[in-house]
Amino acid sequence: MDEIQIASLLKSSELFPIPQGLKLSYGTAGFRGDAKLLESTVYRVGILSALRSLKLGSATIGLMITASHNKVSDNGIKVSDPSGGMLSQEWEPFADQIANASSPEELVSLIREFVKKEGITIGDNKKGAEVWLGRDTRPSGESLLRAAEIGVGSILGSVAIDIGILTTPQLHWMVRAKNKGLKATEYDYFENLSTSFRCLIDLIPISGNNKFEISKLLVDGANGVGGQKIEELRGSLSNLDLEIRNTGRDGGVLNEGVGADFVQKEKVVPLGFGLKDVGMRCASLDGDADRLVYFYIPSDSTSDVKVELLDGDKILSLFALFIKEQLNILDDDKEGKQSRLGVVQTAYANGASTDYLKQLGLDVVFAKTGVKHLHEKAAEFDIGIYFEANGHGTILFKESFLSWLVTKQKDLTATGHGGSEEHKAVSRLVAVSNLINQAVGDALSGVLLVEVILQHIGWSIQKWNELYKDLPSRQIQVEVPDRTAVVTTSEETEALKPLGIQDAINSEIKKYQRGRAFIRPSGTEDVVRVYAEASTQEAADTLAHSVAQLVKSFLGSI
Ligand SMILES: CC(=O)N[C@H]1[C@@H](OP(=O)(O)O)O[C@H](CO)[C@@H](O)[C@@H]1O
Ligand SMILES: [Mg+2]
Repeated sequence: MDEIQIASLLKSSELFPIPQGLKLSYGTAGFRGDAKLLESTVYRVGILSALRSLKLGSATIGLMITASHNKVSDNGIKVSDPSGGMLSQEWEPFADQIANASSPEELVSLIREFVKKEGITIGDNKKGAEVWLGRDTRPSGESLLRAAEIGVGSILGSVAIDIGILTTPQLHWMVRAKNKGLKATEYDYFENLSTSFRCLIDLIPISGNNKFEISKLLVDGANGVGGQKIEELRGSLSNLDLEIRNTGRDGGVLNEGVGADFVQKEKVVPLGFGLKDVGMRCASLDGDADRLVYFYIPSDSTSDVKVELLDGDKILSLFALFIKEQLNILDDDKEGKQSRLGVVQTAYANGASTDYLKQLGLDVVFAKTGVKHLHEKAAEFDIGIYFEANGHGTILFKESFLSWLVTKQKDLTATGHGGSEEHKAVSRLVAVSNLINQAVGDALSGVLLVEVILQHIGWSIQKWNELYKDLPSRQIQVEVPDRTAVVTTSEETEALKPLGIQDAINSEIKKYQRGRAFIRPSGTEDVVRVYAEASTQEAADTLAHSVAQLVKSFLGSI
């Protein structure tokens, strides 16, 4: 790093002093916190992203300013790698270090050291770094975006491009497309969704299920960016009747009593929904539209709040069923290739969903909480489907498998088998790979895939819900003085520390039929999370509370 570069960093970092006492960690999904405290963090992540771009031959990097399902006064920042996936975990320690550097001098010295270690060259007249910046609808987004721009700009020769208000998955999709040399505007994103959706609709079998009447889908937009974007998309879709509520334009507050996180955790209807909607198919997005859950109000409902929830596990099961059906058609072809379909869940997956998926004959593997972990494991399969119970997930197609599908599709057409069942199955799989976001979980593409599959098999939401019955579960969180005192095994199902707590948890679990419980420190909030499952709701609740009690007695409570 030369003198001019150092001077540039020192000068810009003086604009963003770090708030006293601020201690941040990149965590499960980037930095998050009170928006008022985040300018220095976002500025520094701007620097990191420019360096990341340089390290990868000036590939485009994405920065998303969002705090997802958290309250509107919070904000956060996450980095998209050129593949559209999350920032490589190898760079997370550097992100932590620079976010917490206490002075401009310390910051510059950390950067110097890192640039040297990584062999990054700055400003040698070749193409500089390129960073695309997106943000959600939070009012703090605009000033944080400026901080990011200054951060990027302080690495000589770098450009930051503001691509506007977007959902998180849109940004990841656009970054991926850009680096693959494909058309990468927001318009292209919408066009891609509507074309592949249309293609899947056209491939719905004519006989049998075509009596299916398209019923209206009610969408809860969490008063955020997702509601607005799905409104934009609606115009280009046929065969879908959408009513969008909580778009944020009618005075509602982002994520307050609305959105996928609220509905999934509380199992109650979001604001704007009620008894008038009994039996209707409803979907809820989160604040940055990377999560999706479905729900309906049961017809025998006596209260106007309780919902039947169809969470990420149930969406995963529906997707798995559909994909498997298409693969079975191909596998009937003796020359067909034996494809590897796998599903990835976390410890939060409902036990009944895991039983169901295994009984379908699927390879079920477990990953740590956080989509970066699930994504990695799903990428090992020809087709890997991953979902967190909270509704974040997608379907990944291995490049080599996709090329095999595309070649097969062409061969079948060329040999006069264009109208065969096999050709249709291959075409459906190719269309799914285009529809469903290959970069990250995406509520918009998820809604479209759920809707077309339901039309394809002629199912109502109630019928879909009957795939299996969720075991009653309860999730709670405990505030403790130091959540890092909890250390778990790699699958997060057992606590290694504090010593003795796991034995105590095990003896609680033993008291319940189908009991299962675990604790882990949250990677996004200052809490320890408790999850419990058992054969009745009352039992799941009691188990969760007694485990929470153990957490308090081992760690102390606030
Ligand atoms: C139990 C739960 O839902 N945890 C969420 C939550 O992580 P925690 O590390 O549990 O705070 O936020 C993550 C980012 O959105 C998401 O990936 C994850 O699933
Ligand atoms: Mg989100």
